[in-house]
Amino acid sequence: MDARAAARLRTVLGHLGRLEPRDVVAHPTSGTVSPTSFHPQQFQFTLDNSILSLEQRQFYEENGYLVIKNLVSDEDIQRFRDEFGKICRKEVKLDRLVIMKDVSISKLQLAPSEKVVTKIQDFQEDPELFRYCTLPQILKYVECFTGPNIMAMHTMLINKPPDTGKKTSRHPLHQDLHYFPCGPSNLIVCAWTAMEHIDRNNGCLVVLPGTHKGSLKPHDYPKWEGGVNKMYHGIQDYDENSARVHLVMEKGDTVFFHPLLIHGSGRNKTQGFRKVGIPIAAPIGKDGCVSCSATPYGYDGLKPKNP
Ligand SMILES: CCCCCCCCCCCCCC(=O)SCCNC(=O)CCNC(=O)[C@H](O)C(C)(C)COP(=O)(O)OP(=O)(O)OC[C@H]1O[C@@H](n2cnc3c(N)ncnc32)[C@H](O)[C@@H]1OP(=O)(O)O
Ligand SMILES: Nc1ncnc2c1ncn2[C@@H]1O[C@H](COP(=O)(O)OP(=O)(O)OP(=O)(O)O)[C@@H](O)[C@H]1O
Ligand SMILES: O=C(O)CCC(=O)C(=O)O
Ligand SMILES: [Fe+2]
Ligand SMILES: [Mg+2]
Repeated sequence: MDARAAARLRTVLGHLGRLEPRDVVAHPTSGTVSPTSFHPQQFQFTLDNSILSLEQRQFYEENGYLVIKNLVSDEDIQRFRDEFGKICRKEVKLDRLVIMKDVSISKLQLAPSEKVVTKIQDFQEDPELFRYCTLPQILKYVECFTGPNIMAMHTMLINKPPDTGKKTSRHPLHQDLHYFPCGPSNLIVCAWTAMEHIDRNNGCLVVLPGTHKGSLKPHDYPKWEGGVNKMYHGIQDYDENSARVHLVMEKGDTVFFHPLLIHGSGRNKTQGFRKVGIPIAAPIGKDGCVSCSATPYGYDGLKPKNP
């Protein structure tokens, strides 16, 4: 990311009800210990503050993810659904939004509706959807990983369609860091909020616990017969025997996970469109994401809402 983009990004969350830095201290590797929560262990993947319990911190350190129940209200989720519907029907148009279709559904040439949009990306210019990235209860947890100067590096709303039989609704196992060569990786976190009940039937998030402690693996398109969606790369040398955990979540539950955690999602075997909202967050400033000089598909950051 160039200096101009970084400067623009810096302004963004300054306007957006950023959390008070009172409980947050320096990155734990600096050796600083928070007066509010002294834990004798050396933590590598979480920062010292009083938000996470010791048990929650230990869980994230060990597994690379943490589910927080009931974090986003039904009312907010309904508003995001309504706005998503308007975007799909082209009642709302955004210049920089990326609209993605499922490769097997795109061939059907259907009229614009929620049935043809698998995912939108880069919704930061839509004030209604961007509200999601600014919800205080989301930022509160994000801050446990990024520290107080938070930026949204990427935003998505996924509308996983019913599988057409070709298994193209799957998302291969991957690491998000493959898509953004930024760092330090331990200060980046992805938030994934279930916008309805999600389990293995409609293709829940699948994680390989503990893999955040490993390195970035080579990714490529999986050799799947029914087709693979553009940019849906997967890890090639994946060990089929490693334990997969299927995260069953209720509407409003949010899982926070590390960008090296290996994850994906299975087929949607229901007739519903499984919806989740995702921002990927990172810190800004000299300790943050400044190593990234180029991004994989031309993403150059958020625009300040109140310049
Ligand atoms: C600081 C860092 C920031 C960055 C952070 C990043 C974090 C990332 C985190 C993790 C990220 C996770 C990983 C990620 O998610 S990465 C995903 C990134 N997303 C993209 O790259 C989406 C870009 N989208 C597009 O390019 C278009 O929407 C495409 C080209 C896909 C469709 O174009 P359009 O809308 O105009 O469609 P059309 O109906 O006119 O069809 C045109 C042709 O395209 C075929 N087609 C249609 N759909 C697909 C498909 N899905 N897969 C393959 N092909 C497809 C279609 O059959 C037809 O082919 P043909 O019949 O002519 O042969
Ligand atoms: N043996 C495997 N090798 C490579 N990738 C796998 C393997 N098993 C699962 N995956 C990946 O993990 C994702 C989730 O797997 P999961 O088994 O939950 O989904 P599914 O096979 O579509 O559904 P189900 O097993 O519930 O019928 C899949 O979409 C696929 O990308
Ligand atoms: O919700 C899903 O299917 C997983 C999406 C995902 O991991 C991603 O887009 O990077
Ligand atoms: Fe991902
Ligand atoms: Mg399976």
